[in-house]
Amino acid sequence: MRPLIGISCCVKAFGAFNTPNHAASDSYVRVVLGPVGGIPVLLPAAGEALAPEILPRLDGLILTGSRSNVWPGHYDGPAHAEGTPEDQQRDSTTLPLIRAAIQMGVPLLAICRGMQELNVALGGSLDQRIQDLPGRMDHSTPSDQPIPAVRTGKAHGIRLATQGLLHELAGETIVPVNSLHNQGVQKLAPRLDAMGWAPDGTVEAVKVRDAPGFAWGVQWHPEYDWERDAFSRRIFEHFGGACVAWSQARYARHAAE
Ligand SMILES: N[C@@H](CCC(=O)NCCCC(=O)O)C(=O)O
Repeated sequence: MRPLIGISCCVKAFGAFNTPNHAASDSYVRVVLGPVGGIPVLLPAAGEALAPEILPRLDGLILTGSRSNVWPGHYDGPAHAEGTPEDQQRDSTTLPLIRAAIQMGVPLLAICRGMQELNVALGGSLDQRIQDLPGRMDHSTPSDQPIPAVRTGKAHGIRLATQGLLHELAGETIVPVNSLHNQGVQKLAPRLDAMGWAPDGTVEAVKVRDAPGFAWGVQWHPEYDWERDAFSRRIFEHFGGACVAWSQARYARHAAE
């Protein structure tokens, strides 16, 4: 049986009546069916009650990217600039979900907004517009390039910590990645260790120190180019292996009951 992989949804208004929907990009469904080797399960932004009910039935969790941003009230940050997209229904679902998954040991891969949620859920904070900070790069989606090219293109290199599995998966210390974000880690949560940095010092990869299971976050989007990029594919394959191991242990626990 393939492992069941929860995929976080955003709340977005669209359709004939422009009413709220719970949605996730097809990129996450495809990567779970592909190199992760699992069965995707879309998780609605149903609030904190979701975690205790769904996590015992999942073998892994992907926190997805999104144009929306974590509400600053969750990290005592300043209010967003007018017009900055937020999704508080998603925040109220993912932040407790992340904490519960880490406590249980459910494998977790947090991507872009998901990595920002991981940092906030564990007590960190965010810079809201990195490009406005002195000495920092513009990590956001270039407006003069077609989105597909931005998603599958490489925007900058990141330097990986030479000790650790992410460096092993990359096979080198500097790897090129795409970049589609305005926000980033300001204060790293106490339980997170940085595993990779952009040239301007922006944290690009983290892991949860002493987590019982796989618990990584990446600021870039490996789900867009895993079919071309071996490093991206290996991240998902490794995450999938952790989910298979969790699934086998979960079934063994049920069998022993
Ligand atoms: N909104 C946050 C997180 C950025 C993010 O997840 N980007 C993915 C956008 C989806 C896409 O266009 O592919 C930030 O701006 O930092």
